Amino acid sequence: SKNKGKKLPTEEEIHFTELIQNAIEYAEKAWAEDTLKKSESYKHGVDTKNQRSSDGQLSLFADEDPKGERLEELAYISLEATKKLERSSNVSISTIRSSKTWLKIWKTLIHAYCDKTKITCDPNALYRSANGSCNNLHHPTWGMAFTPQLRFLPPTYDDWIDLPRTKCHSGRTLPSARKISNTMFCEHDKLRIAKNHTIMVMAWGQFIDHDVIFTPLFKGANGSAISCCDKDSDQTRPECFPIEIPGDDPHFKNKTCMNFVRSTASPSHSCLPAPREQLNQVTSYIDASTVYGSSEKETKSLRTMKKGKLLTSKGGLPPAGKEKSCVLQHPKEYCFRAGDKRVNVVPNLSATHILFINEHNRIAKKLARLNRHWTDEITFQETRKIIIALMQHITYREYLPKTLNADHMSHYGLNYYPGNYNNVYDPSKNTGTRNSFAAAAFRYGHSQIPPTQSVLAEDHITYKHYPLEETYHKPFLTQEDKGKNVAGLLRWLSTEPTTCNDRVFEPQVRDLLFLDKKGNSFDLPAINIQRGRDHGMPCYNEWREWCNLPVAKSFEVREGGLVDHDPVCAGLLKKAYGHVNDIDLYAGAISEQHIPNGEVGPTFACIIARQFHAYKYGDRFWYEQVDKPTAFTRAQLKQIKKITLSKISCDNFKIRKIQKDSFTTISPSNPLTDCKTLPKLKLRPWKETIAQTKKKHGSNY
Ligand code: HEM
Ligand SMILES: [Ca+2]
Repeated sequence: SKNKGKKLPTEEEIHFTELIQNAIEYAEKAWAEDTLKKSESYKHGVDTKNQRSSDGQLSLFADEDPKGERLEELAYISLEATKKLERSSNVSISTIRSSKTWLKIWKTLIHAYCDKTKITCDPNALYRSANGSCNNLHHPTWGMAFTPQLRFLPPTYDDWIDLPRTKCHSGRTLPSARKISNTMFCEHDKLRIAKNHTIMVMAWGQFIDHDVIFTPLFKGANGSAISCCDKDSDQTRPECFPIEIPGDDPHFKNKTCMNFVRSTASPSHSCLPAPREQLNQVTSYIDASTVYGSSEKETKSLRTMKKGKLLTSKGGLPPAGKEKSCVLQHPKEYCFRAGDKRVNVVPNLSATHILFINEHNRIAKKLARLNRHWTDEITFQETRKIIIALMQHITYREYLPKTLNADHMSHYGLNYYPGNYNNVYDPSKNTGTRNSFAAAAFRYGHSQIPPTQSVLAEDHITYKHYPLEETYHKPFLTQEDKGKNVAGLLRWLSTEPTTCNDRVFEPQVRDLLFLDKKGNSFDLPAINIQRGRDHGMPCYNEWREWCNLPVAKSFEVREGGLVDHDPVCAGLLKKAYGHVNDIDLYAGAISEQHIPNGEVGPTFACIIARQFHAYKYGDRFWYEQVDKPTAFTRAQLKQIKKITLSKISCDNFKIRKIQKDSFTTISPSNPLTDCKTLPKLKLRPWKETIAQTKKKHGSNY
């Protein structure tokens, strides 16, 4: 069947072409039908646009960016087509992926539904891009916003492509996530306190988590919140995966269904036929994207464009955002806008945002005075570079050692070098946030959430407590008194001991997450389990194996069983799950006994350490490097390394006394001291002559 030079398609090729074409057409139809269904649900009032409701509050985690919407469609079509193709051809996707003929035709026909964003890098750029592109010059999309999350282990969907994991090894249906939560995550005795860590450990964890990961959820037509529990509506909506509430539920009476909207699918890596992946809509780098946003456009919208400063409202609070992005209770209140959309979720999070916006403006002001010839852009970028370095420094020097222990820190190369520099960049390492880290391991912090948000007065004695459930998405606490409470919040965060990380979750997050006026709310740890199933997360034992830890063959706590659990937790796991191979990663790992001197068990420690290794070694702009145009000078780095989170709190708020390490409770070895005694960031090393600036930025900078 060969003509001179020109190749006619073989019979096989014609057959494959037809199958793939049919599959894509089928997928296009399904997308159109689904879009119609969504608008019907909106028209009939099933999906609504009330951000004050608990569903509405969860939908603030949906994707909003047009870029995300476009990717959602691409992913939908290519996934549906993949599934259809598998069915109609009777060939598995792995076979399709390993056949040149199949792939060639797939690539040609699916082309219209691939993300064709072209990226050109400037290898000499002095600063990071806003969206994380071109950090890795060989792989410009590594760590970039709006790319698929990576995986340490392949997914285990029910159909191996995209249906959530719902089946046990026995073939029966897995127990409901809420039922597991009721069995394992509640304890009626008193609050459990971690003796020497402050709530700042929790608050910093959340702030950093938002820097590296934001998984978008589906949303309904016209930006409405999808409601998966409407009795009259179609139960087969592909965006839905509601959580069954057991009949004897201690909190949710007369309710059988907890809303749960699936994470959107992401186009696969390289647009090949592949199982479903989830998106990350923020940069994976620890690059203060919470402060500056994850796109050029966002960054611009947060700047004053004068003297390098960021926009603020009165009292140094963040600028106002969309009215519907939080829950307002008084005409004077407004929703905050920051680099990350989740800024309004809880006051402790808003407080860390506010702290770093203020630190940015404080430093920018000084740099602009020191270098009167600098443009707005240079002052902005140099300040941003310092802020990012401070975030990385605090995370690796102060935060991580409280979660992991010294062994893990050194084994995974996470230690901070007291010496000057550390050229660690390895271009073969991909920073990208891993699915298991985002959907499970780094949610360990949810167990540290305390039952209140509080303000501690300057006397370090007087507290004002607000029940946590009254503060979700409500900015009143940070805006009251012209922002004066922020100092009190920071004082509380760095003084009060934290709730310990274990299998117990406070009722404020387990029963009352996003409580609304109608009394509707969510269970956060149950959502975490369900999210793992939504993402096809492999089970606990599979992660044990991946981490080189003993795999459990029984629920006993001796060799061959759950060796890292105490008998009580092992018993609860047995009660919750029929078989050890069914244990969800989140439930199995959160209930492990901690590694010595750490705050997590060995399984989460392994995933968290591997991910933080990637954040450090995969970052070409890692703050500890020197002798490169993109790096700090040695004198500058020396200044950065002196700084602690405590000092930043002191420098921006009316805080006069604080202990040196604000992640550790006040004690004789970490006493309350005068802020003035803490080492100070001296900006002298940033002073440049005009000639030096010209040399760096070009003569008409
Ligand atoms: C009061 C504090 C907090 C609240 C109210 C909160 C609430 C939430 C909610 C509602 C989600 C989305 C759940 C879903 O639909 O799957 C989420 C995700 C997450 N949370 Fe928290 N959280 C808090 C603190 C923390 C802390 C302290 C950490 C870590 C130390 C943390 C880590 C995460 C991570 C890694 C995700 C996944 C993010 C993503 O993939 O988009 N959270 N949290
Ligand atoms: Ca980031």
